[in-house]
Amino acid sequence: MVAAGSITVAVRVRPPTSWEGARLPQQTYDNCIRTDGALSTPAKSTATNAPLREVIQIVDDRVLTFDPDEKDPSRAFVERGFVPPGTKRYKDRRFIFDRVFDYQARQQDVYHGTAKPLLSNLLEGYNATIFAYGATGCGKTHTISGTDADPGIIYLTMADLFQQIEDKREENIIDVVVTFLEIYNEEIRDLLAEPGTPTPRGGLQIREDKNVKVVGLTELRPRSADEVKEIVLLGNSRRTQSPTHANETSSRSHAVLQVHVTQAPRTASITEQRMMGTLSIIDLAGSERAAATTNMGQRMVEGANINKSLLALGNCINALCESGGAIRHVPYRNSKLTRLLKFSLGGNCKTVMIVCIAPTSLHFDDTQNTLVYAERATRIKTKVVTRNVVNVDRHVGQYVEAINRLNLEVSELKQKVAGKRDLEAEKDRRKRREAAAEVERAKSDMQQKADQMQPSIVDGASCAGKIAVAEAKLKVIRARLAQLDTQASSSSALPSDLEAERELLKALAGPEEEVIKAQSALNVRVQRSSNSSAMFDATLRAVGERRSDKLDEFAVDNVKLDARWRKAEMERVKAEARQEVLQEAVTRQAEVVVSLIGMVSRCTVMLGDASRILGTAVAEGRDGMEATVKALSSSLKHVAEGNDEVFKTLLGHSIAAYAVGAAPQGPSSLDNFKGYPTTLGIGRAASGPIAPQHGKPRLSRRSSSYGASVPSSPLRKAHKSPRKSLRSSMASAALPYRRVSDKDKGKRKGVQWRDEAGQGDIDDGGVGAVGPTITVFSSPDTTTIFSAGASTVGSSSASTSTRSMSGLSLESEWEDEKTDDSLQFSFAQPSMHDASSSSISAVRKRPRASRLDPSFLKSKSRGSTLGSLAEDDEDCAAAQGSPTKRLGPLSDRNMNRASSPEGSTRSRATLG
Ligand SMILES: Nc1ncnc2c1ncn2[C@@H]1O[C@H](COP(=O)(O)OP(=O)(O)OP(=O)(O)O)[C@@H](O)[C@H]1O
Repeated sequence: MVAAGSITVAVRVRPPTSWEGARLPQQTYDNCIRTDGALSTPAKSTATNAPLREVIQIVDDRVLTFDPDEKDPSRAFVERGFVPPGTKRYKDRRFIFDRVFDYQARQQDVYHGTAKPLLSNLLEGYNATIFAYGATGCGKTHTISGTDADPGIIYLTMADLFQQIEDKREENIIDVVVTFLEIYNEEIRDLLAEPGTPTPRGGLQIREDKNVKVVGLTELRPRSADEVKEIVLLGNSRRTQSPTHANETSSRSHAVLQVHVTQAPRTASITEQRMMGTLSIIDLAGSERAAATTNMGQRMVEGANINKSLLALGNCINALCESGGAIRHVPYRNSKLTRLLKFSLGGNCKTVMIVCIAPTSLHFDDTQNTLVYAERATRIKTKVVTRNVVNVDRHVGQYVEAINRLNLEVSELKQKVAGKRDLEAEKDRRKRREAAAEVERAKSDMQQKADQMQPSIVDGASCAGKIAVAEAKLKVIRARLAQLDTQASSSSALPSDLEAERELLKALAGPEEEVIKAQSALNVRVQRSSNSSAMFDATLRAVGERRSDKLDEFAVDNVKLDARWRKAEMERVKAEARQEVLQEAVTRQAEVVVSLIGMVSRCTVMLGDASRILGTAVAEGRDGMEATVKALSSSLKHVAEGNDEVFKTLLGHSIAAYAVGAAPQGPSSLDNFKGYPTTLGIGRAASGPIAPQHGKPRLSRRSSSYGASVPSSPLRKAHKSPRKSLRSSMASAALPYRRVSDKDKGKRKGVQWRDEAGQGDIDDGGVGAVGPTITVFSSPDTTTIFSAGASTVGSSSASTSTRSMSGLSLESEWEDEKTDDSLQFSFAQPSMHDASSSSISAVRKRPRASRLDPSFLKSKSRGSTLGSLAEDDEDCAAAQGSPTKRLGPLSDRNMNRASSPEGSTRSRATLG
């Protein structure tokens, strides 16, 4: 129940039309000095000859002033001319309404302030009426219907109504019926009747019961606000409109849209309680003063009818106002309009009257009348408004209908429940899909980052590997340099060979030191890589910790696992890159080592041969000596050059560049030769244990003098010993050489030997060495035995293949440093080699073939590795077309042939 009260009256001021706007005074800003001395620029309208002025001044949202007073007398004079004293120049009348909307108010504002509060009443079963009243052209149709782009109260109300109906549909069956009619010249016309249908368009009758009803109206059941909008647009297009002087599209009829809302609860009972509410939205035709119009003919008749009905409405309003609660006759029956609005004005209804007015003096009188009319309406006292609730007793037949409806409802609900289940399942599926998509997104983010960062990270790992290699090399080089430095500091100057070695090592250390510098290009790349790595880790962390509504626990674990896998994968790739670099370095180093081993071993053999040739030459006498020495000198020179080239190829540096320090007259490096470094304190170079050789006696540790790591090696002693350097050099350069240590003195000692040609044992027979003894055994058929020092060399345990030194009568002997260094060679063989003929065939007793001798090499070509070299050389010689064009004793020995083709070419120079 809504308490008794009054109808709500709201005033809306339309904006000036463009025509009016052009005739209104423009606002100007006059500068003036205010009394407080400040410069003021108040805005004011200039009282020029503008034909129109604004007659409405909005005070606040409920109050307006009609024809406000002009405070400026000069302007007042200009506007109104002379006014006798005592007369009021301006109406300056203040009106108070329930709401006042200025011309800036939007349709929404008007809707919220007027129609919206009625909606809830309507759905609770109350009647409600909204009607727009005003002079022609003041904005009634605009307010009620609006345009497609800017819909008015009808559309906005319907949109809200259908929304609220939707919310209530679960519990109620709600029926919405719409009718649309016009009252034109006191005739009721159906605006929704389609042409050609039996429904009569005009001449409809009003039936009054508890309610007012127009019989025979087309009833439409829209299901949305848009459908209502279409209905209204359709009806408006059928509404009688004509252009008048005041309005191009002046409505010449009153249009009434009625929305009947009936609600019944879905739960069935013996009596059904129905709620009915009717919302009437009325767009009245504009009032017009006949005197002010130039309308003639039909327009004049229309105008008269409009005015008649509006007058009847006014009279009803007056009667309702004046009654003051007393029962007084209200002349509703004077017009169709008032008959229709009977219950809206004085009955069981909540009513809102929207009064539209124009803002300018052009509609001065109309506006004034309208405002007076509206003000009177505010005084209408309405009755207590009650709900339209009907209790309908059901007939038996209705039960069947109710049962059917309930069955329908049950099946609908079943469907809904099933649908809900489906919905749940679908929801689950959707969630899973979203989670999977989210996981994919996370994975792809990580993949993208991995793709982005991997090249830099891998590059960093490679660089780190290279730096590690450089550090390892440097460690070894520095260790050796430290040894040399210690040696240099203990003696006044290093021998030239060690000096050259030191310089070479320094040169080799240079680039490695550059590499490990903090600012080196490699280190910069390592730094860059570690930044990339950090970024990659951060991305993995961020993605792994990413939280989202879409991610369930399983998905989060999935992402985390993927992140861990990617990290591990990146580590693997990094390790691979590093390993690759290290492997390359090891391979490279192995190549260098192999090349150098080859070179050194062949040089060693070559030195042995050179020594033997020299010995033979000495035995031959002075003539042979000179030629041999010359040839040897030339050969050694070529060999040295070849070696240099190999050095350059392998290490990028030539030893020759650093060996120039030795003065031609100075002590020879041969004399100063201190042996080879055995260990640099960093372990044996070989990466694995030395495998014993099958079928051959295993060399004792002492005899494996090549093993650089054997600390007790006699070779180590050799370069500590002040004994003759040549002996040392021979001992350290040739594998089978063995020095009998002091410990062995007095004992019968068995010495194992091995070289390319064979192996065997030497027994010193327990004679004991007087001095250091170096005994060299070579291949059985070409045995050469050097006995250094006064030693007696016993027969070899493999005596069939070895001969004692005395048996061969080939001996080299020198004193130790306590005596004058002298080199004594006694050669049993009268002639070893003739340098000019390069042949050893002249030897009386078949001598051991020199490894430098092509015939030896040829003879060994099948079984010996060295033979293969000789074969190569021979082939080359043959290729040169002359076997007789044999080179000098060492000239066919290219020590570096395998590694350096250039060196090979160079070494082919002829002797002499
Ligand atoms: N608030 C407003 N904002 C903008 N334009 C408006 C407004 N009110 C009215 N108009 C415009 O003024 C003109 C007249 O309005 P409308 O047709 O609504 O007047 P009316 O009161 O319905 O006239 P009639 O009684 O002759 O049918 C129309 O062009 C309309 O667009």
